Amino acid sequence: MASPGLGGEKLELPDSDIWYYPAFLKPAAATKYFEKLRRETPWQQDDIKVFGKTYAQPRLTALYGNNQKPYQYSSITMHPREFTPLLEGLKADIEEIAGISFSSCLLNLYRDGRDSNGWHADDEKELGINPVIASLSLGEARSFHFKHKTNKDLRHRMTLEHGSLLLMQGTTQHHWLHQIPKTKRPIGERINLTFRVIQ
Ligand SMILES: O=C(O)CCC(=O)C(=O)O
Ligand SMILES: [Fe+2]
Repeated sequence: MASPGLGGEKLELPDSDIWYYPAFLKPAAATKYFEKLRRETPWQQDDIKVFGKTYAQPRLTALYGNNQKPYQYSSITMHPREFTPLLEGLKADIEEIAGISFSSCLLNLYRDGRDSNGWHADDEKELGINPVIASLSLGEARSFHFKHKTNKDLRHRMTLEHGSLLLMQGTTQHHWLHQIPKTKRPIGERINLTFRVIQ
């Protein structure tokens, strides 16, 4: 489990265990990773079904894993590709902070402010109970919102900076939803990597 080393800040939200490392990567390294991942990832856009209607998911994605296990969420089934050396390297560095080994990495590409990620918890059964999710942000800074599932007064907003790492663990996914909202501001691209254990 994460400790306060390496400039991490614990978010003071009840029913959660969330840590933010604003400068996990130096800006120049973060930019290098962004450019390489932007260029070399086989980005795909899946359709999602919401209340019987089909929409194009408002972002592009890719899944990597060290097993063949598919990952299912929002009516989408994704099959993993083999980790690249770049992703293996990032995974190893993030595992040092998280204190666990990840099996998988889901990448998201938000092309502009119209791309988003709606309210959800990462609570699919293949993630197990109390999943550890490590989320690396590259490129444009985006707003990230939390809301408690049952206590409507509990909300939190933060900005996920270029090169930052957000670690969600413990009971966080059980009690909280999160989202990347759309924005009307003209903004650039953002890549997000979420390292997970898919069982
Ligand atoms: O883009 C982000 O920071 C969040 C991604 C996310 O919540 C997810 O992929 O489950
Ligand atoms: Fe998520």
